[in-house]
Amino acid sequence: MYAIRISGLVKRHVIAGFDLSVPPGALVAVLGPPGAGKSALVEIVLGLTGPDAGEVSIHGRAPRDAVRAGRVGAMLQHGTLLDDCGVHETVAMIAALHRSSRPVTEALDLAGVRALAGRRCGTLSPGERRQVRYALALAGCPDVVVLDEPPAFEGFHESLRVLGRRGTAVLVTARSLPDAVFDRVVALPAAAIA
Ligand SMILES: Nc1ncnc2c1ncn2[C@@H]1O[C@H](COP(=O)(O)OP(=O)(O)OP(=O)(O)O)[C@@H](O)[C@H]1O
Repeated sequence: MYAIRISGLVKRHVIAGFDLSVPPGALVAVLGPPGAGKSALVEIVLGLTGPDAGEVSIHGRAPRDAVRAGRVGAMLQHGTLLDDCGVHETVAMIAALHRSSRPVTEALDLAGVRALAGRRCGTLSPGERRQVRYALALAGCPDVVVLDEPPAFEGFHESLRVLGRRGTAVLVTARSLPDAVFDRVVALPAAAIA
């Protein structure tokens, strides 16, 4: 069974028909220019909005059900952290909301923020905040990870390889990316009228 399966996806004025099957453990990048619908695609994959046509499933389930079951970790393009919370505390808090979770230190290591564990989120740079949000996406030990615009840090590709080796499927959207780490790189064409 595919980790993520998208077939005949249409979002009017944004996505004019898109198919993608991501097996467990696969690392897949979806690239497209600004406005191509990458964030719209991510929102549909996460069940935050519905498509106008087509189907999306995560391990055979409706996206919303898979998300509710804690099987999906996501980093949206925009997100916020509680400025007064510490980094470790923030990741621990999110991990505690999941039925099964990854050790906090492992999530911090994968996201390259172990050294920031004792800092208050309010003191972090924008790039560091993105890395902490990446740690939050991994905190629940999901078997599908969706990243809308990945964080930029040295260990990012290695963290993807670790996830892939453990059977986690990763879908990353971006305007451009070095493709060496990905099993597949797929283009999302500039927005077409659907
Ligand atoms: N709330 C909204 N109302 C109307 N149109 C919207 C809304 N949100 C997004 N759009 C439009 O949908 C299209 C796709 O937007 P989306 O944010 O998915 O693109 P993107 O590929 O993620 O772009 P970027 O690389 O700039 O983040 C764009 O034409 C955008 O203007």
